[in-house]
Amino acid sequence: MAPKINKIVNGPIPDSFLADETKRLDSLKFDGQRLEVLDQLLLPHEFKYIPVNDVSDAFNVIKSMQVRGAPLIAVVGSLGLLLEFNKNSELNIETIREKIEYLISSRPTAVDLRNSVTGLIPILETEGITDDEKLAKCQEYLLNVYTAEKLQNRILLWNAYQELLTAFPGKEKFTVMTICNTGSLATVSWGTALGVIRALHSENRLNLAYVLETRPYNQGIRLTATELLHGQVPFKLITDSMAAWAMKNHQVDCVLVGADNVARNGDTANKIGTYMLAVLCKHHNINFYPVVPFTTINKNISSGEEIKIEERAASELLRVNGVLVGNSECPVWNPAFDVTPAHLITKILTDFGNWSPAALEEQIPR
Ligand SMILES: CSC[C@@H](O)[C@@H](O)C(=O)COP(=O)(O)O
Repeated sequence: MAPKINKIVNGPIPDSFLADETKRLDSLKFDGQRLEVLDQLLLPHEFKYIPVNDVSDAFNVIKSMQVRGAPLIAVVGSLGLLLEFNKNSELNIETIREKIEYLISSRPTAVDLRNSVTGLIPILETEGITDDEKLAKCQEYLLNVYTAEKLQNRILLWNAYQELLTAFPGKEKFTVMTICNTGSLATVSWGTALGVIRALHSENRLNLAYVLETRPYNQGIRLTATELLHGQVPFKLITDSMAAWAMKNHQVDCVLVGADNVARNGDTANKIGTYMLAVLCKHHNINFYPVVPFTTINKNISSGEEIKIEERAASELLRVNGVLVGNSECPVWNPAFDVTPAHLITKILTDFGNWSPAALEEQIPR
């Protein structure tokens, strides 16, 4: 992946913007030597951090969805690989390549992990330096995946916030809708779409957020609601099937969503149900914004047709918190993501500016 291209809209960002981090839940703890991640499968009933010591642990917590959310998956995968350097004396150029492929196979749709760990390949292929020098550069790179995420996130949220102020001149307070969890539990910072909602709230510009429960994995009710309660942000939880009715009966100004994979033409994969929201926005004339860090852009694909959609186990749909709610014999289709076509998107809000899908492509380095 080419280097990041920051573009700060209406900068500089004031120090006061999202300065108070006390009301944020931490998705992980990392002191440079030890990594612990919050087991999100236990939320909201139990807050338990579990250790991740190497690539195998990172793969397992990602695959099982103990950690999830595209940017967080990328950081945990990268730090898992970084920690492998401390304990695995067999690590060499070839085994690193294998571990990259292994990590990528943990969840196929979210591209952040692929973008992050494949950034090691140009280092591994650098000519004129020793293998030891390559390994040292790899470690530096992997640590930077973690530190860069925090910095980029602040720019992303500022840009998105500025776009809302511009798109709705004179509006004092916003009513918004969101799906899945795109907050601090999906990143190592404030989040993407939910981060914007946090920014609106901290600037005293949020009226209310409608939060979709997000079946079948319930990231809305389990994670987003937990984050918003913790941060004392005004919201109402609704089932996914209430979205159209909420749009019709309440003044929803815009829908803010995250993304797991954005093609060059702006087609955007995100949690299943996102496409439905975009179609509903079109019908109700509501602005629809994916909030997208540079790490979620897939420069290698020209349209959403090329995005592989993860299909998950039938049991995730048939069971709620382990309890069987349907007949276990039910035939099930359980795609975890869908793709919103670019023409339904008002603008894609990024840490390199805010772009109509048509304008996005020119901004993405080849
Ligand atoms: C900042 S998170 C963006 C996306 O990763 C998020 O919207 C999402 O779809 C998460 O899905 P999940 O299956 O919980 O990993």
